[in-house]
Amino acid sequence: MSIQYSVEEPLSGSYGVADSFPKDFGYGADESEMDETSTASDSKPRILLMGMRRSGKSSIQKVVFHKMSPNETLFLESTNKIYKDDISNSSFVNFQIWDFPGQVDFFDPTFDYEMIFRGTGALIYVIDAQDDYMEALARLHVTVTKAYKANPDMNFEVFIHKVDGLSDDHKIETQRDIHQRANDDLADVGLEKLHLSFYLTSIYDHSIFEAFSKVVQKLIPQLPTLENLLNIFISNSGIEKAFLFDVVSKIYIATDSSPVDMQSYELCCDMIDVVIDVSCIYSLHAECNGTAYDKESMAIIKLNNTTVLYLKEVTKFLSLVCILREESFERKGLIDYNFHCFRKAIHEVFEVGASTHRTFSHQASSPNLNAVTHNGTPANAV
Ligand SMILES: Nc1nc2c(ncn2[C@@H]2O[C@H](COP(=O)(O)OP(=O)(O)OP(=O)(O)O)[C@@H](O)[C@H]2O)c(=O)[nH]1
Repeated sequence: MSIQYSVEEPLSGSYGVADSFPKDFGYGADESEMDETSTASDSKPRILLMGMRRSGKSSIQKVVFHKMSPNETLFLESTNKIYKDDISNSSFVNFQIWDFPGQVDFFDPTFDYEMIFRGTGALIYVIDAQDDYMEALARLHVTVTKAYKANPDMNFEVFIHKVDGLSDDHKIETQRDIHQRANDDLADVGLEKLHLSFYLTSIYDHSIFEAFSKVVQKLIPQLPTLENLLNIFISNSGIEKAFLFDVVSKIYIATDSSPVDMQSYELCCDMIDVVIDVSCIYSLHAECNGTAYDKESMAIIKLNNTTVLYLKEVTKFLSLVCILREESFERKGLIDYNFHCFRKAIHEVFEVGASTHRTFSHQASSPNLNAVTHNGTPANAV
């Protein structure tokens, strides 16, 4: 089968990751602005998915952004030209995801890789951990060295994928081996500065969502501000952990600074699924297109181990999911008041972002978060 490297639409301009925050963080009024011309959508920063044939690139994209069930990916056809997926109309993640067909031939004259790499925020290289990965490593080396020359600012992410088939020991050993070989190859050509990040991933569990979350977080200029706001919110509300989720993809775009444990993340992901599914079933609209999540979306789930999960809408695409103890939930009024301040602050963050994004300003904004502390006194925030 022939591989075609030309993309369907013309590309223009050069880009910075500051473009990555969403223009539309609210409802209604900005709706029309979102449907920009295709040229404008091309100017969105890109995340590239590259790797050998059958390594799992299309499956990752379909599972994370299109809610395909992992088993259905068994029937995916091989990609034979670059597939550009603009997910920004349904998601906070205002990027284009480009899925490449198998390994890229850098000598193909129809493939203008320099131009493609120049507008890229992150390159994800997928390695099939269940297969012999020597050739994949050689291709990884060629790909990242070419990409680094064209755009040294991009992030290089390596997904050691399909690890569901490996034992825990084997996973660690594979990661160590791939890490060592890839970095040795770079050191041999004097590219020690090129930093590769490694993730163990599988579409059969939440690891792929976690890894994608980290990739996306690195591209959000407002991340430190969001983390700061979350820290203030949870410490003043008696909450143990809070995630700011992109609802459609279940990527968390920020969390407070306490360590993330996989189980908590999975619980919160499951909660989003439950909320969307139940909303779809009981939605007043016949079709559930985009109506399952709105300003009214809110859910409380009490687990039988005195833990409470609390979900609330923040923006059109984002929701806050908190984990807290039942005792803390008794002060729901306080939590709700603090949430109100938090939500307002988040809107301010993105309003500032939207008004400055043309100037590529990376400075974190300082919104007011007049949260109330646990005992009811106002806390000076940020
Ligand atoms: N066990 C396992 N299989 C996976 C995983 N991800 C993808 N696969 C399988 O890998 C096969 C290839 O997946 P694709 O997504 O088509 O691979 P691709 O890299 O897009 O392939 P090309 O389009 O040919 O470049 C499919 O049968 C998937 O079901 C995973 O995490 N674990």
